[in-house]
Amino acid sequence: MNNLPSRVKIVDVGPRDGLQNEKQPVPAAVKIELVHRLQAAGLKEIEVTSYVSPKWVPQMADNHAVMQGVRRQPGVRYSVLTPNLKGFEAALADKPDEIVVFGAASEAFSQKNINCSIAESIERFAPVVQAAKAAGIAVRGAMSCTVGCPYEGDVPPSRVDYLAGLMKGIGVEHVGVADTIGVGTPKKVQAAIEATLKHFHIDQVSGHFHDTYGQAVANTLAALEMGVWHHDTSVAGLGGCPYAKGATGNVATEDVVYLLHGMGIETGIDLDALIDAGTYISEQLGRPTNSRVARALLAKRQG
Ligand SMILES: CC(C)(COP(=O)([O-])OP(=O)([O-])OC[C@H]1O[C@@H](n2cnc3c(N)ncnc32)[C@H](O)[C@@H]1OP(=O)([O-])[O-])[C@@H](O)C(=O)NCCC(=O)NCCSC(=O)C[C@@](C)(O)CC(=O)[O-]
Repeated sequence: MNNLPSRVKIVDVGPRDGLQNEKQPVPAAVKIELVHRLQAAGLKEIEVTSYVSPKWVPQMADNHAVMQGVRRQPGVRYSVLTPNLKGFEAALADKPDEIVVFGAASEAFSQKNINCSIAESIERFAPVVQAAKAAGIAVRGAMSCTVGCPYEGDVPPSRVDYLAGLMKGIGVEHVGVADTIGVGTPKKVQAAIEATLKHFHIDQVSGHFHDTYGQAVANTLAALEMGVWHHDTSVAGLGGCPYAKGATGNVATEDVVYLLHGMGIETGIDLDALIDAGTYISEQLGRPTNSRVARALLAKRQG
């Protein structure tokens, strides 16, 4: 484990990735409170919402209310998803610190998720990236289905190489390697990261692992071993993508923080406060947390 980083930056994607697929409406006030609790727990990067079609993803239709309602803390970066210029222009009014364009390594997922081919998606993202840079807003690219696709099955690293190259070509500054449906295992995830590293420096790459097959903590460790020190995680393990049926949430932030602190790696996050944030949103959704660490530590608290 020679390459293990000494600190890790976590982006909690719970308010966006975590809640986008909830069938029951989650009030904007609850999303705002979740963001407040995450920042109080020490999260310095929070993915708040997305500016996508409300017909496609109704749960994110309150993007403006949520962004306007957040009491911003200095030193915290608030990011939002923008698939096209229309989304970017709407987001601009709410002053995000970072925008995320999101493509896929599989053609079928690109079509289902954003209604266009990979090549067309890059054409749509290019002016968004340019406009964001002109406005002084950071740009991240999310790469879905880098190991497996719900429609095409296994996705080879060559597809990741192709997408990462396209992202780099339009000026994306940082990319997330996403296992959207949580089928990856450490070697496959490492191969996807390896393909990404042909185009991006290790400091510009994040891991984004869903936990459908219970592999997400192992995959996080596999990425850490390669030196990846940015990780997207979701409080209480919330989440799932509307266009990836059956896929469960991201790896729980609590589980990754426990892993990291246990290995002496700094995160700046207070695990107890984070567990309280996870308990809050789980209670609001009326179901138990998906975080194994939160469940264990809550049971311990209750004696
Ligand atoms: C991308 C589009 C908009 C293309 O959708 P489209 O239908 O191809 O777009 P269009 O340009 O033809 O417009 C159709 C309608 O959508 C409207 N529209 C067009 N753009 C916007 C916008 N930005 N915001 C609001 N409205 C918009 C537009 O105004 C029009 O409205 P109408 O005239 O019918 O009333 C659509 O496919 C969409 O919204 N998809 C949702 C994608 C999504 O949010 N997926 C989940 C997030 S990705 C994810 O979770 C994966 C990730 C990132 O976490 C990593 C991982 O784990 O893999």
